[in-house]
Amino acid sequence: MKIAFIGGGNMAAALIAGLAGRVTPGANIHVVDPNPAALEHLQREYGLTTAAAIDAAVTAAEVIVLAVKPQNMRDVAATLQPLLALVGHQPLVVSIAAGIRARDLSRWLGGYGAIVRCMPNTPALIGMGITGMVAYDGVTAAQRTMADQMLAGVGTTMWLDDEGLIDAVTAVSGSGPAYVFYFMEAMQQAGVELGLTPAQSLALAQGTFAGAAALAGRSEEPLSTLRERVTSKGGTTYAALTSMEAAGVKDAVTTAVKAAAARGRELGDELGAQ
Ligand SMILES: NC(=O)C1=CN([C@@H]2O[C@H](COP(=O)(O)OP(=O)(O)OC[C@H]3O[C@@H](n4cnc5c(N)ncnc54)[C@H](O)[C@@H]3O)[C@@H](O)[C@H]2O)C=CC1
Ligand SMILES: O=C(O)[C@@H]1CCC=N1
Repeated sequence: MKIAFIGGGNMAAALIAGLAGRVTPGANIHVVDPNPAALEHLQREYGLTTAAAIDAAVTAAEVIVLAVKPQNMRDVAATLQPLLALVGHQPLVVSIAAGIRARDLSRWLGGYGAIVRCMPNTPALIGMGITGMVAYDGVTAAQRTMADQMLAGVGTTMWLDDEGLIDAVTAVSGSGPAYVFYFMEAMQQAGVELGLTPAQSLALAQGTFAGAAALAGRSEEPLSTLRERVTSKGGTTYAALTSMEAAGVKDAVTTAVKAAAARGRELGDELGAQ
């Protein structure tokens, strides 16, 4: 599979780390980014090809991943559109941008239909990402399989019928790793304030997230039951959870996740209106 990335920033680098040598050889990956610093590491690490601007190697690929900021998508599409119109085959365009709707991207690409909109996350870097995906009108069954193979190579895929739900995916799992790191940072800080070294406290916080997430993944029980099993009446967990409830932590988290989804919709409205 020949894959071209437009944008070689954080998320592209995470995807490439998971893809190179696993889904396709590094030499089959081409990355376009005007920032040489973004390309240098990728080139050295994976032996892929690079360019500072969109070139023929992009449209020669079977899959073109658009991995620029939402605000740059329209310009990128404007550059890509005449090149796509010239090639004989229809490469699959995969957008990972938050907010940008497939119909707007299709319009910017001159009515192009072979578009998969998806929302990956940075654990793709270690093959443990999770990606929500939706196929636009002109995607063939073979292209859908290809998109699935690509993203399944860096973790788990979840296809959705309703593109409107991608903002929810963005809010829960696209942005989600940041919430987890934020929570881990808070736990680490508390551990240090209680006398642990930063390294000890980080190892305990990280190990706890890894173990609890794996347990939740393997268990048939609801999360609330798993939580209750840790919580002895009148014990330490009870003290912590009572404090969290009093501080409104659960409400704050649900409100925050909904704010991320609202921002996704807002980006789609703002940028799609262009
Ligand atoms: N960072 C994350 O965890 C996730 C990001 N995304 C999406 O991925 C996209 C990229 O986000 P990040 O990687 O975090 O941003 P980033 O800022 O790290 O990377 C964007 C890259 O695009 C490059 N770029 C700008 N204009 C360009 C152009 N005309 N042609 C080629 N390259 C160009 C920049 O030089 C930069 O290296 C965004 O649309 C974001 O919504 C999606 C899921 C998760
Ligand atoms: O923060 C953002 O907008 C991107 C999309 C999901 C994760 N990072």
